[in-house]
Amino acid sequence: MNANPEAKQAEELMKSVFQHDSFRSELQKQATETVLKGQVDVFISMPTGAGKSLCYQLPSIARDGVSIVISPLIALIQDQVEHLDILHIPVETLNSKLTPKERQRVLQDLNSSKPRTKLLYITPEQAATPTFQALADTLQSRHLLSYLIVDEAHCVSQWGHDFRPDYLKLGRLRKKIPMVPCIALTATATPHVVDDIISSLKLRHPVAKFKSSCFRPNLFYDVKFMDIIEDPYLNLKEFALRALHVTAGENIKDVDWNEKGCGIIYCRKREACTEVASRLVSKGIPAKAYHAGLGLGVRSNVQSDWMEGRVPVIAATVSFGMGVDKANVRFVVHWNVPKSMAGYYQESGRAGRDGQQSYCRLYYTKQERDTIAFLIKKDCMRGRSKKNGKIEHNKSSMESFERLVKMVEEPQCRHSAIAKYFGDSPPNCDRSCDYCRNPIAVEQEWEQVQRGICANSNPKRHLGRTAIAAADNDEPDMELYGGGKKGAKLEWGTTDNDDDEGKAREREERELDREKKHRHSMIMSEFKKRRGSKDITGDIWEPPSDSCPLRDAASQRVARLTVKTREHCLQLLEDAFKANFRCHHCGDLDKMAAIDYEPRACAIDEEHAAFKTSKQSTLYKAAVMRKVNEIKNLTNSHRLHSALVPKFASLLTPASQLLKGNRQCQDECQGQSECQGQDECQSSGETNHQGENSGAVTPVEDSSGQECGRGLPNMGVSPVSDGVKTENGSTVPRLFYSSTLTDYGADKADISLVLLPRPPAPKIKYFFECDTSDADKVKDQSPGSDTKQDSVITSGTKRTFPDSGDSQPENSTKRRKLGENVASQEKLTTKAGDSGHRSTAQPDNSNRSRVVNSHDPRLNSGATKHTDAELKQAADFVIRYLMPHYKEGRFVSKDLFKSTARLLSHKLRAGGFPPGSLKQNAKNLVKKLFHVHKKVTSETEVKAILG
Ligand SMILES: Nc1ncnc2c1ncn2[C@@H]1O[C@H](COP(=O)(O)OP(=O)(O)OP(=O)(O)O)[C@@H](O)[C@H]1O
Ligand SMILES: [Zn+2]
Repeated sequence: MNANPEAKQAEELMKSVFQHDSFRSELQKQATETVLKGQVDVFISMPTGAGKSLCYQLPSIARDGVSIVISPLIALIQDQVEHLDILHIPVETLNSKLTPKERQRVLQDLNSSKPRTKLLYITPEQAATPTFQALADTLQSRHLLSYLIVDEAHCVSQWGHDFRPDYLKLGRLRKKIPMVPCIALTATATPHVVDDIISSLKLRHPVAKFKSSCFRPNLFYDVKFMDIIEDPYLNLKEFALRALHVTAGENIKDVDWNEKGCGIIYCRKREACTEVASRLVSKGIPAKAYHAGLGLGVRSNVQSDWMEGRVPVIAATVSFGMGVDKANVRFVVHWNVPKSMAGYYQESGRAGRDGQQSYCRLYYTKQERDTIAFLIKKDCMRGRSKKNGKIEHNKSSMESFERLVKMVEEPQCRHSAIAKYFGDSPPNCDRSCDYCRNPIAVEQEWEQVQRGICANSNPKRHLGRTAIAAADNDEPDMELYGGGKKGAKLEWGTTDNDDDEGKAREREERELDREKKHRHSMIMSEFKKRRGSKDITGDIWEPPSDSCPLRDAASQRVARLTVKTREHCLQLLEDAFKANFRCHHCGDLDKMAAIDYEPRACAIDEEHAAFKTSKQSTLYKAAVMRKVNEIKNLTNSHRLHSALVPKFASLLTPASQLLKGNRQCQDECQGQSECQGQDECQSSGETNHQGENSGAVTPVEDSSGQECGRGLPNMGVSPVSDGVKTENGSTVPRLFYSSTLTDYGADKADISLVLLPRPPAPKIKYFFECDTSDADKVKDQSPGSDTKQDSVITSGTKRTFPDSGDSQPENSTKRRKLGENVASQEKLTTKAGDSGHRSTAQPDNSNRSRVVNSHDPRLNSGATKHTDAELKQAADFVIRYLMPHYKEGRFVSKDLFKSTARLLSHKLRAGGFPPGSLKQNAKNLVKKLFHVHKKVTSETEVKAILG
């Protein structure tokens, strides 16, 4: 009666063995039945999560004999084996990770007259071994081979994004067993890839093709431009919460993540994984990093935390996710630009496997685009030197990346762009992407980015698509079969996925280094050619724009040095400072009002210092490069640059607290011969032995409360314990001090002091020094008061400390004296050399003079009172709205920015504004200021506006 026995059998097995109620789609049903019939070779292309595995697993258990399944990664194979084990389906694998005993057991079964094994998973490398070839022969001769199944079949094509040279060898295997039905499966196949699969695997015609549209209507795609987002981490956090349906009223700690779902954030580099995860954690979202550098144990813990819903967000390199079958991934973020459209589709497709609404966001920057373009180009160039190669794979990498770039840079429906890439007709997106939802907004954002690019950068530095095109025209002679994108260096099938990723990453790092060197040598040769009239970029000196952030921007005192070059150098410094800054404070950066401002401010200072002290352009560049390298070295050795230290002064716990909690530290300090300043500082009461450029000079006390002046930085103490208990019971973070002042670069006055992580800090106090009247007001309250707080000011930075326990009046006096000294410097207008105690007088660093005084009377509890909650709140808003203007260079100096922030905040606190929120009033006030002035050049201007 049943016209289609395969259909019946398939349905029964689907229910009884696989425990599904029905086929997921008509396509899945038909494909499964066709495979089950076993009359033709089959090609199946369905999106991730569509249920491709069932199409071959079910027929494999239905037929007598063994099916050989080729899968690219051992990790993937293990997932499948585990899954089938649970379903009690006899499955085995042969790979390099098996013990000889296990291997023997598997082979024994397969060589038996009636093997128990139904599915045998192997890697393509394994398929090429003599052992396997012999096994295939014997199974074939005994008619025990059911199917040859090639999973992730796009790996066979050099047009695929994951080309695997060893997949090509499968053609030979196929030739050996021509009558065994071959099933090829993939989630991502362009028409070109489909052709390659069919021909390389020698599929018999007519091939039965089952290809569903790559359109996933439950995925909402959008693109965000990192450069125009004020706080990308905040943006990420908000996106994640929305995607996970966490409402404002919900306490994140109580959320059941198994119910809400989870998310993946893909990052290109390991550091980014760590940073993203810690940023999210600092914003209250449980997140963990996952990458090859973590070690197997950690990785597997992270993965199971995520899989089991203990941690909803994982920030991972692309090695994560292949074969991870989690249904309720509510979002996938690409924090960095993906390398190909195909990869992007595959990775983002890990969202919403359960068919529920999910979100895919791509954060895009032109800088990342250029880096990826460079890496792809390099891949091509490397292939050039190899013989017998073909260029298709590289062309495909370029094309795939170009298509991705095009999708973003020529705003269009994201789903359509993907569909077009895979040769599908445009789907009915129905507002399932940002473009279809609001095309005007998307176009405007892109225009905004473009304007930014045009205004701020030298087009010559943009490798982007130009770079790709150049490589394309060059037609490099690539070796693909022996060493395509991943094939040459990575032993696929013998390593696990993460190792591959790790190696690939190292290669990328090396490439980036080479890129930098290459750029540098190009710049230098250009410079040589143009010496005389033009600068390194080949441009004639042009006056600075209004928004130029450089100090003395219009000065032409250094011959052949242009504004553009200076801006470029400033950028290099800023990037280096940012990396240094982030390296230590990634967890809590967002809490700092100074987040964006400080690295830039330091960069402006350093650039200007180089400018002022150099007579020639080459010397200037050398000075900048020295500084950049110095900062990078510090970053690499996990130390914070001294220029940034004062920015965190409010976070520093008095050394006394640390010393109390750390005997080792005390001992070393006391026994430290280099602590020459100890006696001197005790008698003079001054701590700033380092001079103006010393960066932070923290008053250091030994256990008896005596100041040790510069002693601590010289203590030679390396990382001390991971947290020291303070008197109030809280844990003070780890502290690093550089052993000598000179151990990390040319600037002898640097002191590196790093604190990780930080105790909660009042963020806005950086910008507040009390004016004299305030100081007077509080003076009466502070000295001798039995307050449990010491306050420290650091050149415009005020902070409160737990009591150091110092009760010696002599020391208090000394410190007060120092406080007066500080007070005179607090104006921040002091010129280098003004202060007698400065040992060096390098120009123009006066505003970075860092003097820390724990007993400045102005800074005691009264002062703290002065910076009351209301003022702090006002200041928070002021800084928020002022910061973008500062970043655009609309203040002539950092000091003016600070004083403006202070004035505005006091004004706000004083009230007298039309009804409205504090936030709105702050916004209006800032607006008003810049409505009148394009650039703020003096405090008087600000006061005039404030009335
Ligand atoms: N008919 C079905 N009904 C319910 N669930 C199904 C059905 N078919 C497959 N699934 C489930 O869907 C999930 C995805 O299936 P599968 O792993 O086969 O997808 P895939 O297409 O191979 O994805 P990928 O390309 O990521 O490997 C699995 O958890 C599987 O158990
Ligand atoms: Zn759309």
